[in-house]
Amino acid sequence: MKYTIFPTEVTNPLAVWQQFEGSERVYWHDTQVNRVIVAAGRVKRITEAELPEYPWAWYSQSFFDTMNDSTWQDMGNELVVFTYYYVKEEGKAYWVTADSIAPVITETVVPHIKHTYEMVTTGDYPAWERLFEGIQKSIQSGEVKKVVASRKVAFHSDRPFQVTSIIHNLVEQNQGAFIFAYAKGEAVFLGASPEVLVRKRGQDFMSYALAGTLKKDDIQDGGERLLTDAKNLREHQIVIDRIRQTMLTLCDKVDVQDTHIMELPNLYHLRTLLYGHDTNDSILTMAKALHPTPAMGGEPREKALQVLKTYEPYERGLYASPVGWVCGNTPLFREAGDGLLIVGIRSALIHGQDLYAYAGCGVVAESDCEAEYTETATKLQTILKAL
Ligand SMILES: C=C(O[C@@H]1C=C(C(=O)O)C=C[C@H]1O)C(=O)O
Repeated sequence: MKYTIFPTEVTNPLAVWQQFEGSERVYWHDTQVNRVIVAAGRVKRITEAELPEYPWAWYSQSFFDTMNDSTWQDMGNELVVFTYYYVKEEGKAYWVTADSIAPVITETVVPHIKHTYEMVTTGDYPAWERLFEGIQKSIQSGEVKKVVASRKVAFHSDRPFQVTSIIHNLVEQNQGAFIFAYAKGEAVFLGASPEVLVRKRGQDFMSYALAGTLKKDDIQDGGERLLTDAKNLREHQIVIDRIRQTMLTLCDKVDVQDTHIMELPNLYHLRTLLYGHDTNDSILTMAKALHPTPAMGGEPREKALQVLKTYEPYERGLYASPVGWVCGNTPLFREAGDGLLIVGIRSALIHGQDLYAYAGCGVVAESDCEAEYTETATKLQTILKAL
């Protein structure tokens, strides 16, 4: 397929997103490098072999192999290519499009809405206790060391949630995170994730071990306490070890960097970057090997997933799953096969006036049920503050 590059004066990516209302589309803002991609107009689902014929493909993969909940609208488990890609980086904007002319965008003022909504989930804490106890039982029996428990909390607004306004707030409020929104049919899955599952540049892979959390409070120590907290360090080490071992199945050598604090607006995480060199495998092969890491699923993986299937009372869909871009023939920016996949956390699924927000946390033997519940409430703030 032939794509043409047109420089454009359009400066507001949200105006692009807004104008393609009703179309299958993606909004992506990597605030670490300040690169925005807005894609719209599905061409088709492609295979990896077809990648060089397209500039970028959007990849998403459901958390579990199967997805039965229809609210997810067949989202995920495919590489999708689009007709229009609007790209903005280093102050320059371009269209990369399969059309012979660039779309005309009206740069209207992006609505800034304060939603009025109520929480409609009931019986949430007792359900959390059952999940927590189920996990603790599996830990005590020696089946698992760690399981990432999560909650799905439903909210209803007095009018449809205004996605453009929410994305705008997510970008403003989450410097350092990856802001994403994927609209298909009546559904929009969006969030501000701080976590890279895998990045590929040339033949180099990078992954984040991100686990261990501290809510910001009055003690101004930049989260340094986390670096000496035994429970959080143990949770974190489980993630490092598993990512390292998985990367070693595809890479000759894996370099584990020092653990440091990642600061987010309302909390701190322990983060360790892992690098590997691999001449043969694609980013999707690496992503499939890594997902879900013990930061999203648990350890050992299959047993932890079984525990989640037994005790977690809802379908995860794309929550905590790989989402992101794989580059095809994009001479302007990157090598074919490069890409960046994050995990879809600090996220929500929106259907008109209904919003389902997701948040999870790692549970190990030393975990306290109420403290972990509070941690999920802190993580839910990423979405709630943007409403
Ligand atoms: C699962 C989530 O977060 C993950 C769990 C963390 C933890 O248990 O400390 C930290 C970061 C994430 O890897 C979530 O936000 O939903």
